[in-house]
Amino acid sequence: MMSYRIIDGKAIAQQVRDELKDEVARLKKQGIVPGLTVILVGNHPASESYVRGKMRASEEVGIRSDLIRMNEDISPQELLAEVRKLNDDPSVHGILVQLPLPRHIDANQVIATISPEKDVDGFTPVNVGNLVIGQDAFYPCTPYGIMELLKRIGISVEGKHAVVIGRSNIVGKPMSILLQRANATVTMCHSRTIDLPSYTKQADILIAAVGRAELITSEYVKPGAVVIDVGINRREDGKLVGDVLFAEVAPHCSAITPVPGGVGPMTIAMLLKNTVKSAKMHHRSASSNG
Ligand SMILES: Nc1nc2c(c(=O)[nH]1)N[C@@H](CN(C=O)c1ccc(C(=O)N[C@@H](CCC(=O)O)C(=O)O)cc1)CN2
Repeated sequence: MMSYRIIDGKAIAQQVRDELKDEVARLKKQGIVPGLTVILVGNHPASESYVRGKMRASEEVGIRSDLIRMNEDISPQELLAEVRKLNDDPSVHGILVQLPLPRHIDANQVIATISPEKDVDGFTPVNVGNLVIGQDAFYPCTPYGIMELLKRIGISVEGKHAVVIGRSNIVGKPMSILLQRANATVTMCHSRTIDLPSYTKQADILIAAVGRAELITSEYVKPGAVVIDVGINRREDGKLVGDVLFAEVAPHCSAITPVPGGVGPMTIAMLLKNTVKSAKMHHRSASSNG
């Protein structure tokens, strides 16, 4: 049994939002009002709740936010037309299409249609490419939030062995690149990895983005590791849990994120940070063009 730190993502996200609130107030004095537009297709309850969180947080920091709701059976062409319209609207600095989309819509095509300069989710091929080659980019909000959490509690990843479980475009892949850019040695594991614990037990920093409730038990964790739980799973008894069996794993760690209240709130805080960054970039390029 070690003494461990529970990483309070809720409190750190609040710090980030407080800083952004001050920054937005300064921008407004210069006549810049950051604007975010969220497109929600259908009415999936979890997506509804995440989008509500995004709108509420935007309002709190002073970002103008608009929600465009579309029916579940909308055609891909109608959705693409809406995205193009927002690309051309100078009052919109951030465009976000809430995922997942209904199966008849090709999410990659929709994402690729978002202007990279307004892609505050960091999902477009241009932003992903810039992330990989080490250029400035909008970073995907969940991995960006994890890097910010680690930084703000003083955990350096440099030289450490980070193991990422999960290879999604939203979390696993960009996470591995951000860690590598911060000089960690990174191992990526996924659903086809044979003998997962043999890898995870080597991790100084373990990022669990598997999507399976409480899969990660103490057998997967090296004593003293930092464990970041990205999972959000609803158990049969209705309880919200992560990918990590918290009560068992926590005493083996030096630090661990809880679910809820760990990574999730940071995802939304970093979306706001990206939106403010975009507003500043648009203002700068508008000023230099005339
Ligand atoms: N366009 C996008 N779609 C999706 C993203 C994304 O970054 N961009 N990520 C996820 C969902 N997501 C944001 O959209 C998200 C998930 C969870 C949370 C959060 O704050 N979770 C809370 C618990 C919430 C609950 O009670 O259900 C927590 O962990 O404390 C925020 C955002 C998929 N889609």
